[in-house]
Amino acid sequence: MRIAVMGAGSIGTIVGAYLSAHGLDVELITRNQAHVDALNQFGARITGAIQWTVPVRALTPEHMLGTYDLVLLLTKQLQNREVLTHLLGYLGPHSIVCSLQNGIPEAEVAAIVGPQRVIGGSIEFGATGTKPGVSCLTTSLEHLRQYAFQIGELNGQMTDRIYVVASILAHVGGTHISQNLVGTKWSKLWLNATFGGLSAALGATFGEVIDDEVVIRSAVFLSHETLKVGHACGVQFAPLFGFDVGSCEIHQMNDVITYRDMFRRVISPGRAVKSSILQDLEKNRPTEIAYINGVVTRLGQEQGIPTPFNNLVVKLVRQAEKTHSLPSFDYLPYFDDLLADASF
Ligand SMILES: NC(=O)C1=CN([C@@H]2O[C@H](COP(=O)(O)OP(=O)(O)OC[C@H]3O[C@@H](n4cnc5c(N)ncnc54)[C@H](OP(=O)(O)O)[C@@H]3O)[C@@H](O)[C@H]2O)C=CC1
Ligand SMILES: CC(C)(CO)C(=O)C(=O)O
Repeated sequence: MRIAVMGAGSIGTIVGAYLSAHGLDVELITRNQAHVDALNQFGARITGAIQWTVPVRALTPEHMLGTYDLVLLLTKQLQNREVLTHLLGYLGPHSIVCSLQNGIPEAEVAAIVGPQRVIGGSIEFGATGTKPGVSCLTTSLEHLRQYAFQIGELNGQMTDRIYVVASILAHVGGTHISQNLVGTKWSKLWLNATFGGLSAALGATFGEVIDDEVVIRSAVFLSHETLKVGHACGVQFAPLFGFDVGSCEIHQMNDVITYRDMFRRVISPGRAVKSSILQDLEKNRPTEIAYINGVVTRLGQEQGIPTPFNNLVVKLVRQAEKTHSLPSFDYLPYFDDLLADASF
């Protein structure tokens, strides 16, 4: 089976390294020439939770040839139209495109490459590209082994191909098949909007987010808003890391303390994680904020559900994008002000 890791950046470098190390026929594709050169010359180097260098085959999109049986889509959603249109020339009738991006891109991916080719999934570990050829695994190895991916068919069926793709991704880490892909993608959206959003809006690691009392309480409200909007849209949130995300709506003030303590426990294996939105701000690039907290604010508006914490995250990240500045804990008072008036 010919496999393409389309978008070999922070996550794709690690995925490509594991698949290459297991002898699979895999190509790591990125437009980033310096990264391609370093990967081919020195191998894919993983740092952080594991120190490992693996010989890989890397190329830029212009050098793609033939058809791929499986494409792991790991570019950012911002580039989907361009990337998927290019990809069309390298897909056969039975090629599978597995969209592993954050947010809920599957409808757009299916519209371009054809719904019959698409399966979806979520990534449940973190990575930070540090320099060409190198990616830091920011989640513990133990977590990766247990919870790396959830994947599923758009219609939830247990097909032969979903087992095949799951067995391939299992070379990277724990891979679970979901029969509720919408719920799986929304549970990941919950993680991104809550902890990824705060990491981006305050320039912080997940460890810094859970350690601060104002920030962790803000996380409980961000979580509440995302769940309320999701539930109003008919979403049944799937378990994430074996944790029942969907039950964390706030119903009484005591719940804030209960969920604060619960979130600290659930998030602690990812203390070193820096959200991919923050990584893009640090690289002075546009972020996926519109596809993450932006989804919650947009659908919240449609459903008549106020989302002040998500609105603030979007505003701070947008401001950082526009002014080419990096957010910091200096923005904490904005969250403190919201907490003073927070309702549920
Ligand atoms: N990083 C993380 O911890 C996590 C990320 N995710 C999700 O996974 C996906 C990938 O994220 P991440 O690895 O952080 O992203 P990166 O930006 O690190 O990697 C994307 C790669 O795709 C390349 N690329 C961009 N445009 C094109 C193009 N047109 N053709 C070919 N290659 C292209 C980029 O090159 P260049 O460097 O030039 O931009 C880069 O090498 C995102 O949807 C993200 O939300 C999910 C879980 C965790
Ligand atoms: C690291 C993680 C898992 C959570 O925010 C992520 O998905 C991201 O930052 O893109």
